[in-house]
Amino acid sequence: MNLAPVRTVVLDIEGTTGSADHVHTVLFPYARERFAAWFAAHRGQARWTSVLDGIRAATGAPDLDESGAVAALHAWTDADVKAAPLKALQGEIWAAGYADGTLHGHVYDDVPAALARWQAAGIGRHVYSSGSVFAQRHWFAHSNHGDLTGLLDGYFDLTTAGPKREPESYRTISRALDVPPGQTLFLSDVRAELDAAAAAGWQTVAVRRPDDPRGPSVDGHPVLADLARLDPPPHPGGTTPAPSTRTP
Ligand SMILES: CSCCC(=O)C(=O)COP(=O)(O)O
Ligand SMILES: [Mg+2]
Repeated sequence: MNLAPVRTVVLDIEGTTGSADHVHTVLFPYARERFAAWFAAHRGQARWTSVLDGIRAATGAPDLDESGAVAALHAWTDADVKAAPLKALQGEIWAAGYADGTLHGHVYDDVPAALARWQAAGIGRHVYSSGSVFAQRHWFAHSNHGDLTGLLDGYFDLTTAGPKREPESYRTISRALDVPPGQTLFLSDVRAELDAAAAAGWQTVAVRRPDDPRGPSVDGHPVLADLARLDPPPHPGGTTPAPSTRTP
């Protein structure tokens, strides 16, 4: 694999750093079962109104009531729609599960060491997922490998960057990081995301885990089965994370 010097790596979560199966069989059902209870518990509060307004805007149904909102959340979950109001509420509900020890974030065994190697080499490490930034932080803070947030410089999601299959989202991240596109390496399991990043001028490596039913090849991108031997050449200028993306 022939990579040009890299200032920062940007990692997808589901299917790349963590198990897609865990997201779909543990996290998604956990939130799905609790949407109705969340609305009941927050009725009359400002957060209830803002969540309902977000769902009304995303569905184009200004008169949607609470039960209609729950139905929309269920439908989005079942179809794996990357809708920002769903992602925000999932993150909030998962946080309670992390806090009481019911949930953890699944991170593949090779990931913590890879992040530590890149950190030691002066390469930045950012996350870009459809999951909310709040959810991403909790995932890494409560991972099966312990709190990994110290290995990460920042996070991007649908609200701060945009949809993951749009080149403009990657341009937005490049501006926020103040890192030239060609000095940024994106890792993902989804070809459409890698294509969008490449269209924005980023370097790309596909990650296809051995248990991935889609198999080990991704047209147009080099592919790895894990991050164990991924050591991009560090750019001599290094990287300084932009303040807005730093882990608090
Ligand atoms: C901790 S974020 C949970 C993952 C998630 O909700 C999701 O939709 C996965 O999106 P990704 O962009 O990481 O594939
Ligand atoms: Mg993914």
